[in-house]
Amino acid sequence: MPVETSLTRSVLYIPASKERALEKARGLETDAIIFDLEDAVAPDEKETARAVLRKALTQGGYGSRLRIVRINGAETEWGKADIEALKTMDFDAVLLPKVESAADISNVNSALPDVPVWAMIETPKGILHAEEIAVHPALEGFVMGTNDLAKELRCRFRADRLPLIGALQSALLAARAHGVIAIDGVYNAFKDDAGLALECEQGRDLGFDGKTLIHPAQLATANRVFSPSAAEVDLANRQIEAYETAEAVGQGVAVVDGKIVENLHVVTARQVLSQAKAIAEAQE
Ligand SMILES: CC(C)(COP(=O)(O)OP(=O)(O)OC[C@H]1O[C@@H](n2cnc3c(N)ncnc32)[C@H](O)[C@@H]1OP(=O)(O)O)[C@@H](O)C(=O)NCCC(=O)NCCSC(=O)C[C@H](O)C(=O)O
Ligand SMILES: [Mg+2]
Repeated sequence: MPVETSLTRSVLYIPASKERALEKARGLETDAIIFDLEDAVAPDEKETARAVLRKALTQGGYGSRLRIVRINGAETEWGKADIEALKTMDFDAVLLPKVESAADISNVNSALPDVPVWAMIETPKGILHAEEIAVHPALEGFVMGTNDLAKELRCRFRADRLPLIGALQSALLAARAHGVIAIDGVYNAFKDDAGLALECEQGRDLGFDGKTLIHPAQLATANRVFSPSAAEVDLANRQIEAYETAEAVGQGVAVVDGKIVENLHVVTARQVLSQAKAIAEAQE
């Protein structure tokens, strides 16, 4: 489902059972929230978490932040009850864990027909079937589950994420081919700002639209890294101006800072300006 990119630089997980965190999120600078009913909620708390989440969503106060609810998988004892509960809650999208096929999306879509579906891509089959998942008409976003993926691949955690790069790129290819938002996985060491910054930079270099986060202390870094910098905005303006000047005299190519600028670079430059504008408007 091609979408207008709303801001998704920072996507904060909040365990749906934690009332204090749900309250705190109303004042946090996060672009989107994943209200989690899955891994962050203990089995004994699943029912309470649904009730606590319902109360928080009814009270509202989350402003323009995208409200995504992650449910338990259909194969678990909680999946069905989660979907039933969501039928009467106010939120923006449902996030399904461990998606491995388009049929997984169809099942949720038939139960919640008007709700955009997001997919956790976090298993080898999810990666291998990323395109058939991305092409589903109800599918709006991918969230990389790098912890589950590392577990399934039996790979080791490395600062450069070398063992995961192929999988991350496969998912991104599918997302970009079908106009789907793509959000990078979490950085577990939530007190390590320098490590988080490096991983955010890598995610942005790869092409992700933002990063999933587990703690409020991670928000500023993700928002900074996934925003166009002042230098990028300046370059975009100069590229557009140079290209338009060249075009006016019948040239198809301009040169800025010793590098060619063609029509395709202007498309990217306009995207940079449009994201910078959306960020400025969100801060007003
Ligand atoms: C990691 C935590 C357990 C740490 O919690 P805690 O020790 O309570 O942190 P602090 O004392 O530093 O908290 C300070 C204040 O911030 C609030 N807080 C903490 N976390 C959040 C949050 N995520 N959202 C909103 N607010 C939050 C606390 O309430 C404190 O507030 P105050 O009282 O005003 O001082 C904890 O951060 C946490 O539970 N994080 C979320 C963990 C989670 O959601 N995990 C599941 C998602 S990751 C995943 O599943 C990935 C994927 O599937 C994969 O496979 O990779
Ligand atoms: Mg997971």
